[in-house]
Amino acid sequence: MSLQLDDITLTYPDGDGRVTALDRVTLHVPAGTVTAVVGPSGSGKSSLLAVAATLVTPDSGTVTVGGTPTGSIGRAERAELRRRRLGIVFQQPNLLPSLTALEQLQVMAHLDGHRPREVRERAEELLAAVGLTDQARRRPHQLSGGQRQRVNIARALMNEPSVLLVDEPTSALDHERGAAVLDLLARLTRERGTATVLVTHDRAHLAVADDVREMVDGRLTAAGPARDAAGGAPYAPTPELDSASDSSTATC
Ligand SMILES: Nc1ncnc2c1ncn2[C@@H]1O[C@H](COP(=O)(O)OP(=O)(O)OP(=O)(O)O)[C@@H](O)[C@H]1O
Repeated sequence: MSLQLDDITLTYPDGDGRVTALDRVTLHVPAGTVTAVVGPSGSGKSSLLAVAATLVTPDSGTVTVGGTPTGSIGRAERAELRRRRLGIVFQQPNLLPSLTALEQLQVMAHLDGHRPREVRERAEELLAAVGLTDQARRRPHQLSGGQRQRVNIARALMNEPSVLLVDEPTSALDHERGAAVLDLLARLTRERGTATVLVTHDRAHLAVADDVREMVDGRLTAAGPARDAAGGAPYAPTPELDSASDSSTATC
C-alpha cells in the first residue's frame, strides 16, 4: 500500500502571525519503495513526517494512507490507523529499559490482542531479519547503539505497517553501522511492500533510496532517483541538479 500526500500546507502560530512549515507539498510513495527527504535544518522535514504520521493535521491538503483518506475519519479511527498501518522510527530508539529485545516487539502486538504464540513467532522472525536472534534476550543497556536501532526498526514493523516513517535512523551510529541499518530498511521495504519515507542528513546513505526529494523552505522539490543504473552513485543536491541525468552522476 502506498502513501499519498496531496497539496499539503501546514502553518504554526508565530507571534502575531504564522510560519509556513509546509507549502503545498505533494508526495506519492509507492508500496515497496523508499523516498528519501533531505534539506537544511528548519526546512520542514519533521513537519512532513508528523503530517504523514497523522500526528499533526495540516491547514489544507489530504493524507492518504494505504488508500484511506485520513482527513475524513475521526480521531479514534486515526489512532487505530496509526497503530495498524503506520510504523514510525524516531532518531533515538525509545526502548523500554526493563524489557528484552524480544519483549520490546511482543508488547506492541499483545496490546492488539493477538495470540501470544503468533506474536512470539513474528517477533522472533523480525529479530532474525534484523540479525539479532542471538541478542533476543538482552535488555537495551546490553545492546550496542546499532543493535538498539535495529530493535527499533523491527519493532516498527511488528504490526506489518503499510507505511514506514523514519527520521534520521543513523544519527547515533558510525558510518558503517548506519549503512547497514539503511540497507536493512531498504530490504525490508521491498520484501514487505512498505511505503517508506526516510528523512536523513547523511547524503552518503541516499543510494538506498528509489527517489530523493529536497525540502527547501517548506517546499518539496523533485530531485530524481538516487541511484544510477548500477546502483552506486550517491545523490548530492545542488541548484543544477534539477534533471535526473545530472543527479545520477553527482558526487558529494
Ligand atoms: N511547534 C512549532 N511551533 C512553531 N513553529 C514551528 C513548530 N515546529 C516547527 N516550527 C517551524 O516550522 C519550520 C519547519 O520545522 P521542522 O521541524 O519541520 O524542520 P526540519 O527540517 O525538520 O528541521 P531539523 O532538520 O532542524 O529537524 C521551522 O521554521 C520551525 O521553526
